[in-house]
Amino acid sequence: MSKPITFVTGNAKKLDEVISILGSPFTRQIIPKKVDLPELQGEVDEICIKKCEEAARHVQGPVIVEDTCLCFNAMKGLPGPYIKWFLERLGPEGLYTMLEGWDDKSAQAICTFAYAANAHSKVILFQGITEGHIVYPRGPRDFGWDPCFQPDGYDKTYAELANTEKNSISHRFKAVNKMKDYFNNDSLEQDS
Ligand SMILES: O=P(O)(O)OP(=O)(O)OP(=O)(O)OC[C@H]1O[C@@H](n2cnc3c(O)ncnc32)[C@H](O)[C@@H]1O
Ligand SMILES: [Mg+2]
Repeated sequence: MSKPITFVTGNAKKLDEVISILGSPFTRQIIPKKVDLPELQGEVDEICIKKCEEAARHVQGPVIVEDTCLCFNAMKGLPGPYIKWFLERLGPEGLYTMLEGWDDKSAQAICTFAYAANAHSKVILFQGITEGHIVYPRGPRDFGWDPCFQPDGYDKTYAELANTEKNSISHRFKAVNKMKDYFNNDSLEQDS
């Protein structure tokens, strides 16, 4: 029987979505652990790898972490991994206002999971991207920048979509599915 995997995150909404996207059956038991890990600056992959290494040191066993970016194409990918701080200071309205000077309102929501079997093993990444546009905020305010992100092909923001609908097209859904495939197919000879 494989060891359970600890999902280290300080964000309860992320955890809810991951649990509902994973559904059952999943080959590994997931144990949530609430730690707000320090996040180094850098490119997305690098941030995730460091965050995962830090989590693995904390937990001393198999861990996953996740990092979410919101990248404005007009700004060549910024705020990207720094979206949390922009959102905290400016709110969803402020994110919309940031793009006032640009015609291009397109954006990418990027979710990257990082998995390490233990503190010494190589970190493996799983990434999902959903394309969309930054719009004036609409819908409930319960999760981050959801009110100002409208996925392409929809006339609703993430916040206006039913949870099940967001979870069937989101950046997180795509990344979780890649991770699921890995654990279902490729990880047989991994940590057990
Ligand atoms: O402990 P961790 O897992 O790092 O949780 P966090 O809240 O710090 O999350 P991030 O570092 O990944 O920062 C991403 C920011 O984007 C927000 N966010 C993440 N996923 C989102 C989603 O699907 N929809 C809207 N906002 C989201 C989140 O609340 C943060 O403000
Ligand atoms: Mg964080």
